[in-house]
Amino acid sequence: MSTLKLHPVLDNGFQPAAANFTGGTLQCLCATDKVEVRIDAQTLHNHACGCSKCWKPQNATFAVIAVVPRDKVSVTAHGEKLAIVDETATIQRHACKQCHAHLFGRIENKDHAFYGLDFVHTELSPQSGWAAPGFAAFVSSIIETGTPPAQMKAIRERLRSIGLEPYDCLSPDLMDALATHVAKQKGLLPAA
Ligand SMILES: N[C@@H](CCC(=O)N[C@@H](CS)C(=O)NCC(=O)O)C(=O)O
Ligand SMILES: [Zn+2]
Ligand SMILES: [Zn+2]
Repeated sequence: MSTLKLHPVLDNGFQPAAANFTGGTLQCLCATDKVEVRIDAQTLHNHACGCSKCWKPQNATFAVIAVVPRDKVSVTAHGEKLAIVDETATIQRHACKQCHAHLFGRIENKDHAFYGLDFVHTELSPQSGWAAPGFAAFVSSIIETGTPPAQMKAIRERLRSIGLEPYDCLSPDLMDALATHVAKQKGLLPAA
């Protein structure tokens, strides 16, 4: 068994998505008065993220995060405990002020390629059946939060061994989507 702690979902094994899964709830980590968010859809693009801004459970090196249309996300309990972590960030992460878990991240810039999608951590859900992680993003960024560079080779190998290709930004599909959006904004590609 590896001694590297990536994230509980990655270290303990994960199941493929349940067929016809249509969503569930997310709950913060507070013992009482939990913030609850309902998601009325299966998630897309679930992945590990090594960046310093995405929420991670204690002792985890990576976050595990997916997207879902923002109109499928609603706060159903204790929304008064939510606050935006960094108002200036592209992704406005709405976190519980008490336990610090991030319930959803939202892009408010209508010109952004991913406008309309919210970022969510389905490990905060009591339901099973959510989409499994499919790749690892911002892997080199884990150095910024203290991972020794000498461990990077082993970490990338471990990610590959559990089926997650490591990338140092987003996956090629998502990077292409971002660049396509920019080319359309510049009029270099047809808008439709
Ligand atoms: N190396 C930086 C990367 C941060 C970064 O660019 N994160 C990506 C992946 S979540 C992003 O899209 N950030 C936008 C944001 O945080 O608003 C870090 O670790 O802080
Ligand atoms: Zn909480
Ligand atoms: Zn991130």
